[in-house]
Amino acid sequence: MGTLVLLRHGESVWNAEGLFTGWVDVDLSEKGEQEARRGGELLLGADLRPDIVHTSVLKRAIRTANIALETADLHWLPVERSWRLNERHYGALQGKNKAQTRAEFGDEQFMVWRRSYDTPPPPLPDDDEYSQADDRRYAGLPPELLPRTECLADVVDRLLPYWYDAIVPDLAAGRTVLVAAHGNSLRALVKHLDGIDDETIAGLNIPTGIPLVYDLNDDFTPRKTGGEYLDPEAAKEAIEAVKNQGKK
Ligand SMILES: O=C(O)[C@@H](CO)OP(=O)(O)O
Repeated sequence: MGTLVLLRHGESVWNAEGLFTGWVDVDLSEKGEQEARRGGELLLGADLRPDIVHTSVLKRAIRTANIALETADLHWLPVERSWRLNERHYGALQGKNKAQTRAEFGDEQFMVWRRSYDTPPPPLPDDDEYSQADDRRYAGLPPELLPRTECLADVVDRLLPYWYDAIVPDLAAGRTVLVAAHGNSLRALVKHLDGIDDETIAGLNIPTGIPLVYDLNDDFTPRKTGGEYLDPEAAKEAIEAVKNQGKK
């Protein structure tokens, strides 16, 4: 029931520099803005008009949604935002260079931190320059919910309440729902939708700025496993690039 459109934000400044980002509120690069416009064009070209938008509270996702919707002449859509759609908190890796981290700790540890399902990186101290402990946007959260690091399993746990309580009701009303979020929060959602197991999810990567469309059955399972990218060729290439991040 309903159609779900997943959109990872366009390239951010730190994506371009090869840095772990997580909850750090980094803006889009110029290329990222272009990708967001292209995302809007792809929606238009496919005649896909979302009725409502859900975003994280990070500006790279918010701006991607704004730019895509502006391109599709849909500025006026209602929007809901939640920290539950945020990128995975990358703990002590936030702000670190991916290639340097790989060289320092080795391929195996790098991949465990980056893609294992249940091993988080070490926590980020509250006095670190890239900590969100004092960020006003999370001031209303019960302190125990504010992460200092997360693995993908933690993201699934904090994302699913939002899926069931905020997104599913929109889908149940027959709406086309756009979710603008992040590589790892969308991996968590896709894992849930497609029933991907804890090992296989390590190999799944989401490209920036290319809408991924799921038509859903009445029980909110996908009609087609994996959904459909609106530009499958570009998605293939971009997925490879995400996979290879951290290689020199
Ligand atoms: O740095 C991050 O926050 C994420 C997404 O950009 O990176 P990765 O793909 O390495 O999990």
